[in-house]
Amino acid sequence: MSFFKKLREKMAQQTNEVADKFKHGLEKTRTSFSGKINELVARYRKIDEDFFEDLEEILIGADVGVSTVMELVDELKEEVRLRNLKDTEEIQPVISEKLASLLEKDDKDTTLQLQEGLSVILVVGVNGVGKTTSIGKLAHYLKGQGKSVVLAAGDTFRAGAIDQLDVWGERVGVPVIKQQEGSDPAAVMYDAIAWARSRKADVLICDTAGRLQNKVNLMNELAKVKRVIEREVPGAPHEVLLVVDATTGQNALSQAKAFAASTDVSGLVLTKLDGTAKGGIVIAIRQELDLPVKFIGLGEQKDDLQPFDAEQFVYGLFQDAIDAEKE
Ligand SMILES: Nc1nc2c(ncn2[C@@H]2O[C@H](COP(=O)(O)OP(=O)(O)OP(=O)(O)O)[C@@H](O)[C@H]2O)c(=O)[nH]1
Repeated sequence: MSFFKKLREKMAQQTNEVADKFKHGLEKTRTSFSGKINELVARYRKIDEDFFEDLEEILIGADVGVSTVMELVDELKEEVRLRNLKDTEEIQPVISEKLASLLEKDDKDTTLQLQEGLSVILVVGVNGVGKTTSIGKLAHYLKGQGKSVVLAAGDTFRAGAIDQLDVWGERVGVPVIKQQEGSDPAAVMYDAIAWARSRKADVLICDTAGRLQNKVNLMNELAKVKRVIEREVPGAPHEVLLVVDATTGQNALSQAKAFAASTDVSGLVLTKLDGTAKGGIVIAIRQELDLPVKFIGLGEQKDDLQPFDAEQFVYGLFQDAIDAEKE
C-alpha cells in the first residue's frame, strides 16, 4: 500500500471535527510549504541536483532547521537511488513518509505518561507563549478522556496570572487551587496536592511563573516546586511539559534547548501553529532536541489543543496531494 493510501485510510477513521482542526490549524503552513513543493514538482518534472537544492531551500524556509534538512535530503537522495525514481511526482510520497518517520521515532512517546492514582503534570515556559491557555485546554482534553482534573495556580509572580487560570478553570469546569499573588509557589503545590488527593482526582496540572532559562533565581524556584511535588507524590512529576510558541520559529527551538538543558523536560506543547506558515519547526524540534512534541495548539478555543500525531500532521501538510493521488 502506498504511504498516501495508508494516510487516507487512517484519516477516514478520524472524526470530522479532529480532521477539521488539523486542516484549518495547518492551513498557513500547508499553503506555503506544500504549495511550494507542488510548484517545484511541477517545474522540474525530472529529479536532479537542482531539484534537491531548491527543495532544501523550501524546507529551510519552513523552519525545518539546516542540519535536519541536510539529513533529510541525503536520505531522500538515497531513497531515490534505491527505488530508481526519475519523476518528481514520485518523490512526494517519499518526502512525506520521511517526514512522518522523523517525527515518529517512537509513537508511544507522544502520549502523556499518566499513572493510576494521582498524576502530576508540571507546565513550564517563558511568558506569553500560551502557557495558561494551554493548561486550560489540556484540562479540557483530559476531562474529555474521563479524568478528573485539578489546576494549581503556581504562577504567583505575574499580576493577573491567577485570575487568568481561574477563568480557564471556570470555562472548562475544573477547580483551581490558588493562594494570593506573591505567595510561595511551592506552598501552592503542597495545598493543591493535598486537595487533589482528598478528592481522589486523577490529574493535577501545575502552572508555573514564566521564566527565562537564564534567570537563576527563578530556575531555583522551579527546582523547589519540583522537589515539593517529588516528595509529596511518588514518581511525580509524571510529565514536565515545556510550552513554546511556534510563531517564534528558531527562537522556540533555542528556548527549548536551553530549558531542556537545565530542567528535565519530558515533552513539548507547541502553541500557535495555526498562526505560522513555518510549521516545519515541529520537525526541527523533534530532530534537534530529541524531545517529543506531545500537543499542538491549533487555535484559541478550548478544544484547539490536539495530541500530536505525526501522520495526521503530515496529512495536514500534504492533504491536497494525498487526496489527489490516483489509486
Ligand atoms: N492562535 C492561537 N493562539 C493561542 C494559542 N495558544 C495560546 N494562544 C494565545 O496566546 C496568547 C498568550 O497566551 P497565554 O496563555 O496568556 O500565555 P502565557 O504563556 O500563559 O503567558 P504567561 O502567563 O505570561 O506566561 C493568548 O492570547 C492566547 O489566546 C494557539 O494555539 N493558537
